Amino acid sequence: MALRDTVISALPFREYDFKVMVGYYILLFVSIWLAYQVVRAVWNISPFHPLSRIPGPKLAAATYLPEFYYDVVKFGKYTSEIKRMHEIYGTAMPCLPYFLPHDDNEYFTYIQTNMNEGLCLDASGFATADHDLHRMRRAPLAKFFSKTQLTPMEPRVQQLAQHLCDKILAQAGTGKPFDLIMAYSCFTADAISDYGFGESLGYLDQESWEPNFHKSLTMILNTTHIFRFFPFLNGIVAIGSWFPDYLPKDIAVLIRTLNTTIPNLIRKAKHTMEAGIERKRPTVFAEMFKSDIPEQEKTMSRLVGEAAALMNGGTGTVAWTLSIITYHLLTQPKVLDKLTDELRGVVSDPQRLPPWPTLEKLPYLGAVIQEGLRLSYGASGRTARVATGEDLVYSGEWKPEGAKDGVSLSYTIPRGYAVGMSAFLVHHDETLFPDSYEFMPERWLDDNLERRKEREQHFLSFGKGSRMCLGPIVKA
Ligand code: HEM
Repeated sequence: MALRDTVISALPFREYDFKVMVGYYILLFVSIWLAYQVVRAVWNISPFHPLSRIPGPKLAAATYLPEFYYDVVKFGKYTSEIKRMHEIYGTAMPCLPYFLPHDDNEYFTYIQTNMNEGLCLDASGFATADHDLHRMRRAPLAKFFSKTQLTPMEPRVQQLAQHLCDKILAQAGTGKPFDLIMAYSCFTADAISDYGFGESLGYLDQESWEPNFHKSLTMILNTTHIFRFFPFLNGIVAIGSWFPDYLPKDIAVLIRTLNTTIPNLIRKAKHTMEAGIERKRPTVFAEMFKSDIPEQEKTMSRLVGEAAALMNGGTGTVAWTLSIITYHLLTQPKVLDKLTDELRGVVSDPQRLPPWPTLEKLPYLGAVIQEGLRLSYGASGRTARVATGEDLVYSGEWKPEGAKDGVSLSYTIPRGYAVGMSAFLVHHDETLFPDSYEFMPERWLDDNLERRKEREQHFLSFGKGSRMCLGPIVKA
């Protein structure tokens, strides 16, 4: 009480005035903020706005309210709402925070190769917004996703796959149901940690399928809509990482993996490299230490960020795709039989899988994988890119529902405006993928069982351009 009186007596106004002043400043601040939002909203839909020529829903062009409502209140439904709006307004429309071309893939490729906006996971290349820094960070990692680098890893992947199958068969023998995505998550986390650090996390060796990354990743991904609107909450979550014992078990596993297990594996990779010990096959992080990237790019926090991006980006996505494929194969016996027949042509002993160069030549296997990837989307949200150096010209065609002829569209998007597109919207465009919700591997093959290249152009599960996923880039 005494301290409060001392502070108040030191102020140039009395206690009553103090409360009034605080209230006054809060009100003033809120009014200025509201006035600014109103002016901005009016500007966004005024005829002077650079995107005013493009037809679209006015509320979505003026404010973030629809995005907040559909993504935060209705939980991740804005992409579906955008799909509905595209049906009314056409293939392109201004919509805060992005201009959204719907399905013009050529446009997207161009945008992606020239843009410089990233996502989260702080210290990783994946999250690096600056175009040049991203390129510098991507280069040493990209090296590890060539065929030459990946081939020595193949026997280890086969060994882990066999371990996975044995464990699944044993589990099936007990008659107890289990969550398949957990099983796949153990496999992918073990394979990727082995490639990254030369050591598996040992999830497949556990008696059960848990713990693994899946539940904690899902919990974190479920909060992304909220964090986009309230980024300051990130700070509160960071504080939680000091007290993992008081957090839900799955989050605690992830935090311990990021704070303890991964840094220890990276340190070990560094020591092995410094001690001159040569491993049978190169590991990503030992090679990163050896590489000529600047020293500030080799700090522990940077490499932990990169490792987290690799583990998060590589484990959940592959496990999810494998689960989608398994579900469709088990619910469509004809597809499963066709695939089994094709595999029987090259597999004589299921305990000894043929090498990848043999498997990759199987057209139906390839088509099954591609269709599974299409229906698992990769990133189903709206990834944004910004052209900072030049204006962009969008040209497309749109056929309103019920109309006989299409309409040609041509719009200029000034530099600095974000452009977004979603794999979910493109993969469910019925003009590109008829019966788009059906699992039909045949759609990727022509009568000669050759890949239908024109359809592959609209395949977006790995993104496109300079920020596309590193996983599938398997050049020689
Ligand atoms: C089913 C498998 C996978 C899918 C569907 C997938 C999907 C994606 C998508 C959509 C992106 C963002 C692209 C963009 O912003 O345009 C991405 C980025 C990335 N992915 Fe994957 N991914 C998969 C597997 C993997 C694997 C196995 C790894 C590595 C072990 C990996 C490593 C990365 C990295 C490092 C990036 C960031 C690339 C950059 O910003 O330069 N991904 N992935």
